[in-house]
Amino acid sequence: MRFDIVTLFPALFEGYLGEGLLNKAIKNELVDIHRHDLRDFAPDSVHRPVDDKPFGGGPGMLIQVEPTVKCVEAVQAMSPMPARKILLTPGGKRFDQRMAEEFATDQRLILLCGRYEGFDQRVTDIWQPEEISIGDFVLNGGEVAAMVIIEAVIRLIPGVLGDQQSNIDDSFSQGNRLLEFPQYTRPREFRGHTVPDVLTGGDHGAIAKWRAEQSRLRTQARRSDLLVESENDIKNPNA
Ligand SMILES: Nc1c(O)cccc1[N+](=O)[O-]
Repeated sequence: MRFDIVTLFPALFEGYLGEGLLNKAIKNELVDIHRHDLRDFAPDSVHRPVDDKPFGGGPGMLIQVEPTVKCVEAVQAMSPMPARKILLTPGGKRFDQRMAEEFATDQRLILLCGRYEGFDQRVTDIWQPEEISIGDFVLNGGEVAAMVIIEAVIRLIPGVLGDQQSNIDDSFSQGNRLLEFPQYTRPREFRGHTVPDVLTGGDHGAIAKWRAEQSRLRTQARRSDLLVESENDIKNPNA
């Protein structure tokens, strides 16, 4: 799977690309990541500005339409692979595991990261990306959001996770819309806190039952909205 990241700060991805799961996936040629500096498409190649004041006044600066559209069109043309076009923005549709599962079926994602007050509206009018948000909070730009999407998606690519089963058991993973149950490992007792007996009794049926109940209780306490979603999924599996 190919990812093209369009950003004003390509260096922000250095550490992220060089470590852990993503780095292993790149080395195993399961994932191919390309970074593109929006400033390379600035009209003025000396100072390379790509932002300007908003018409009609208002705070901050906007990223201009010309360098942006020229950049994303050039990136798109770098490969014949069909690409899903994504703009990371606080005003976008909320990213979730279902989206991650959908994106993981694509050959290529182009991720356009905003900065300042965002982009000239004509970027979306012309390039027509899907506008995606990772949450209702203010970031300095879309780069962290791009990392979140890349991380959630690459975990779903066959061969990236050593143990695909852990993907299935995770909270929110396909078919599992509930929060994960509490997990324990050695020692059995620490400062008076002991591992629930059911987990060390060897009765797999009882363990599965306990875990399902713990997931339901945890979801009810923290994310009752997911319980509603899960019940709807059961009632309308093809929805
Ligand atoms: N929330 C936010 C932002 O403040 C700036 C760029 C992108 C996002 N987002 O994807 O959620």
